[in-house]
Amino acid sequence: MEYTVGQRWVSHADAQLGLGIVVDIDGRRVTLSFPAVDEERTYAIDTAPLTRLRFKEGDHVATIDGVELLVTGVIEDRGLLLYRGTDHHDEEVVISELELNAFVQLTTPQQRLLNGHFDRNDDFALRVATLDHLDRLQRSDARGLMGSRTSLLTHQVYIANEVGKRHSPRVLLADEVGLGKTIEAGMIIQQQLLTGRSQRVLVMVPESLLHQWLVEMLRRFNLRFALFDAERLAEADGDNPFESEQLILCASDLFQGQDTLKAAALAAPWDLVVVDEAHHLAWSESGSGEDYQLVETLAARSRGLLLLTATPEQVGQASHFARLRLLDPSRFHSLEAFQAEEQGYRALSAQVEALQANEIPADLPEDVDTTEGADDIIKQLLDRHGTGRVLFRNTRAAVRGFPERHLHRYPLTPPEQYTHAVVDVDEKLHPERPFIDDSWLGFDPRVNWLEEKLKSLRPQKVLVICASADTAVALEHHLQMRAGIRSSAFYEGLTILERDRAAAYFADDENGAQTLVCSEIGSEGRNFQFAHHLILFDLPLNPDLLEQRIGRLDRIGQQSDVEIHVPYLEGTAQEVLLDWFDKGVNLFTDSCSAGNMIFERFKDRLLPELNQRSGEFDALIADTQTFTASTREELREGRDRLLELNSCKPSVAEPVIEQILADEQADTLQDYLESLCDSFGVEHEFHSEQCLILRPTEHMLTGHFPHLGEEGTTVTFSRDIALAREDLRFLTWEHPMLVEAMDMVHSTELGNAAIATLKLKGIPAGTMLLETVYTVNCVAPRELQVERFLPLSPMRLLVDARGKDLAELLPHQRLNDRVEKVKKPTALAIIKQVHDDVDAKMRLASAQAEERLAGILGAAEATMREELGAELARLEALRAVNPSIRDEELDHLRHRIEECAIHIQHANLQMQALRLIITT
Ligand SMILES: Nc1ncnc2c1ncn2[C@@H]1O[C@H](COP(=O)(O)OP(=O)(O)OP(=O)(O)O)[C@@H](O)[C@H]1O
Repeated sequence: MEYTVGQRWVSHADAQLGLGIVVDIDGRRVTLSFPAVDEERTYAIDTAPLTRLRFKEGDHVATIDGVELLVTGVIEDRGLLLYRGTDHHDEEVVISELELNAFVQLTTPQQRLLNGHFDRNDDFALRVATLDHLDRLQRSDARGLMGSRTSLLTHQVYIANEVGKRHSPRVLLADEVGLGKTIEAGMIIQQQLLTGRSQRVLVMVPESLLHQWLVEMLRRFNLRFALFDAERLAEADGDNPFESEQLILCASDLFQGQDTLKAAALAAPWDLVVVDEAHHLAWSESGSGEDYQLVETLAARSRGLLLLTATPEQVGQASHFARLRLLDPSRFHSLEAFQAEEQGYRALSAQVEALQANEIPADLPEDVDTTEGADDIIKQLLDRHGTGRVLFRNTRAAVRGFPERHLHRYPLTPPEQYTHAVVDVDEKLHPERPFIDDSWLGFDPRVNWLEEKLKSLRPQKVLVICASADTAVALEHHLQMRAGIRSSAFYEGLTILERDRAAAYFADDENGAQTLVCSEIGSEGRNFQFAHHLILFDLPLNPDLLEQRIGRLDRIGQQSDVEIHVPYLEGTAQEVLLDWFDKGVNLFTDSCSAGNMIFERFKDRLLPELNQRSGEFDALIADTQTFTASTREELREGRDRLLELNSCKPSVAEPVIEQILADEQADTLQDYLESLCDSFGVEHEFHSEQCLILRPTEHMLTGHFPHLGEEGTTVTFSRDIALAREDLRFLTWEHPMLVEAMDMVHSTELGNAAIATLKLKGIPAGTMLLETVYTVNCVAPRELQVERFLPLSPMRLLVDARGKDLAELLPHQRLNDRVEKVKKPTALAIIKQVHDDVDAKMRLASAQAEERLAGILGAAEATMREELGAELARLEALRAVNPSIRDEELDHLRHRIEECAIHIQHANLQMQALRLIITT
């Protein structure tokens, strides 16, 4: 080709130079200036590694003055090109190639192929594989659920799958103590982040759980939360600190009395707000707590809200209702109506049972559409008249497989010193409290008993819980100093760091403490299931608190039966309360979600007994037993059964689990990772079955590979190995290493242009085949989540000389195995020859792909209308029974449907990869 001064060429040897301009031609040499890097280079004309840059109709180009042009025509004038096109005001402009911006990036496959920027065939194959995997993952039912380092438990997977998929995940996670609510929340957060539904998450937890949350999120979900405490906030430089990070974890107490801080948290946008131990959010008709008010305002501004509590009614039923209202104000609009509805749960449960047996009960509520199938009718019933879509509660009984709990009672003789001092109930239950010094340690028989018990249980770990920090500190001090028992204390006076050290010392198997003495803050949320002996040095009045205490040990991961030891002073309030919990409510061996309600019912009879046991006590125990039995029965037949139906559907969760396991068991991920490593210059070495060692090398393509440490990283593809070996990375399709590496392939040009030769029987040598891969490109705001309905949908075509598509005859894999690479000079020579032919074939391929696109878009729109339409129908139906649903809510959803439809209709094709194949 002839060179003319002013022409634009690119170096196919060094794409970083940008777009060059011919500035001089001198005999057999040509000189180009490369303004982007401010360099001039001179080449021998015969061997110059240069390709003429020639844009075509439909290309987008930019000038040095920043004008963006859509090319509509190209005119050649004395060796120079003039581009005609329209700018962003839709005005027609003509520019000379001299005006082109030198910072051109030749990234489209055609531009790169025709300008001689070829990739290796392996990179081409990697690109195609990446697109296929991305598309498969977008379509997968297990999307967002594959990456957690957890056992796949049915009830958790069900909840995460059900909630994580929602556009507005607003739920109360209220599984019984220790069934994995934190894990469920982590799974939901992870799914929301991975699918792009959420980006900014605020988690608020009691201070004593900060570190545990931080560690669980990182080690189980690869989620790196920023911990906001007073120290971190002090470093803020004037800007809103809550806008400086995407994932923030803080203590709920942080906001106590801090109006400026609250304003800052409220000013930041959140997609998802999570509140752990949410029973602390107190509300009553006469007023609500400061923390409730803060969460109420956050809840109104955030699309998603997760509230976690094992004991939703711990501070009363009104507060429980008030929290449900934060989640779904349209469904929970009146406390009275809610209470009335609860009375009807048993009848509702009977209707559900009939429906499950394929009968249609005669007395179904009027708003239920009986033309639907039984499953749908049940869903409508649960949603509109049952516990709603917002409440999830799994029970030990339903989850199964939990060890038993055994109570051991130790009567002790009350000392003289305690018999006079007692005035109120609190003091009767905790008689050591009035002693300002530690003298009570000397005569309280529980202390000596504790010492002996711990010695007899040695070396087994024992968790000791008492109500107050003072008691915990005194006891621990005594055990450590006087009794020589390795112990540690856990109470509110310690800093977060000290508390975590204490807990870690207790957890340490080899050189750790035998016992941890906790004040009440240790009875919530913490994981101590490595121990199976619990000593309750005293008892709380609130049954839910007792359940929380036992739950420290009786939780997922507990391998042995839980032994609960309770020392008590005979003939005192302690014995009365112990009897009532043990014989009346049977709380020690059987958890009960109605504990608080039962307490409220008998409080007026129980409290006087605590003061002075009377002849009525036996009757109280008998009445409590009868009431507890009937309440348990009522719940089992009514609310709990409805909740069970809502909270875990094995028929939904099990296929998802199977899907995840099948993906893990196949070698596909390992094979794909190895080809990624080969393309990016990362070394991989066999470590052991299902484990690889990855190491960076000096020849890395990008100088960096995501989540690969400088020293290398050992990874495993096996969930079982990952659960047993904390030191190995658990690689799944959703691990950030894979997600980011796949994104690197997808969003760059790697592998998008290649050239190869192929021996093919029956086809004359020199025939050209063009292998093209298109994906569907839909530009839409992320919050619309259009990719749910319209995934990448890669389309592969293999166009022969006559424009026929041979893709099915010659699948990609088969072709890959047989193509041979072409040396660069030969490749450049081929490109020069077939330049125009490639253009023509590409037009043919594009036309065929366009035809398929229409079908894909039509199907996507139909699915979207069906899914979102069902959501709209639910809201419309709810409004029929609940006038507080606002028109705006319905309008918003209708608007979303139409917005999605518009974006789907405007989706276009994007050519992702192009390979020129010449038969030999
Ligand atoms: N799927 C799982 N795989 C492995 N470990 C799990 C799984 N689910 C829960 N666990 C472990 O079980 C324990 C209890 O889980 P978690 O803390 O999430 O329960 P919780 O319901 O939030 O408890 P609480 O009611 O006490 O707040 C934790 O140690 C957690 O790591």
